[in-house]
Amino acid sequence: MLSVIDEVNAAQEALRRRLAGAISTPPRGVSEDALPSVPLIDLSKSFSPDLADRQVVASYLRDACTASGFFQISNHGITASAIAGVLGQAEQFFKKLSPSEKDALHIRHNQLFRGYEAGGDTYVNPDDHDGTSSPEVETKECFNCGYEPALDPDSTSTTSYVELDGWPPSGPDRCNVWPDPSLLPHFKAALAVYYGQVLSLARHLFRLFALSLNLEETHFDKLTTHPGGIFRLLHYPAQSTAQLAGKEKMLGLGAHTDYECFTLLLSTPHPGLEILFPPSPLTENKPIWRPCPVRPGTLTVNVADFLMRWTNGVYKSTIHRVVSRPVKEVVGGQELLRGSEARYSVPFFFSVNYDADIEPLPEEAVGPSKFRTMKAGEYVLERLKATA
Ligand SMILES: O=C(O)CCC(=O)C(=O)O
Ligand SMILES: [Fe+2]
Repeated sequence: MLSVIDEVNAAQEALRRRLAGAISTPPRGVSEDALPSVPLIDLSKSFSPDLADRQVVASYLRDACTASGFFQISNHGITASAIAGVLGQAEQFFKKLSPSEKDALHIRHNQLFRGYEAGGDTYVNPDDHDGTSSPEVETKECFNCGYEPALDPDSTSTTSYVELDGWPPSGPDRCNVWPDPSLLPHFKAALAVYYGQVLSLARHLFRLFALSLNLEETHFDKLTTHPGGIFRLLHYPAQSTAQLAGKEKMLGLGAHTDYECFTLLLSTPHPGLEILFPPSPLTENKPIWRPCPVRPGTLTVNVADFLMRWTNGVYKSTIHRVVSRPVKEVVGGQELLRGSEARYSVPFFFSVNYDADIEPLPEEAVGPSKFRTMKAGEYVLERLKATA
């Protein structure tokens, strides 16, 4: 039986194996359109009172999850004002706070990775910082917060939530931290509005996941009463052509898979996210990096490692990264290279209750399962520790 630490090492080994030989441009003669991409799923009918309608949407979700595990959703119910609010406050946070104001919120003051991280403080792919060579620093800076019952509009209990390590959130170094309201008076309220909406959407999606696995629609409900929900604001600063020159990887955020059940990602309409599609004859049997489409108004959803393990590998947790590339511009018939623009994104990493013993899914859903009963919190905590 693998321990959680063994699982973490195995995940890193799998990442290396899956990245080996990856290409970033299609082989000569292969058109971009022939390559796989990220499907768009209209969620409207998933809110229908008619089960047959909801099952149709669940079948699209199953197709996407058994392929790359990435899809985008429209008509998801998150309001335009919640989206504008959180993206606006993200920009304010990174632009307005001074380095010392950010540092006062640094994650080193917190046991559970809550607060601010500058580029280079953590490496999402530990191999990007193996200590042997001077690493290319991840340019991202971020602000992390986590679930708290006060952020959950559907919370039924204020006492049952426990943290990644199985203990209740008590003490300032185990709770969310917030910037001084005199600096950013609307920050916490804007995050709370978006958090509440994205949490409801995640629970709704979990019901579709259940249907898509031929389980009772409510199968996961009891496991998401006080769920893990880590929420990040990310800023990838604009990079000039001079800053990008000579960098091989142009790392915004290194190649990685997410750890929890699934991620709901909101971002500004700036490119940067790339997805590693598996090898195929079209790509000469090499994995290939493809840009995630920019579809304003949509959210991007991806299956993460815990759900992949739980579904016995039927649903795929796919490697992705963020790169800042120079932008090509044609001026007067001449191709010029400009630097990249700033990108802001807001991933929400959704998990089942961290304290629940998660048992294998029924064989009818995922076949004879290799999954061993474990707590999601233990698994995610070890994965996070490996990045610091
Ligand atoms: O910023 C993005 O677009 C992706 C972020 C991401 O993959 C992550 O935080 O895990
Ligand atoms: Fe990610």
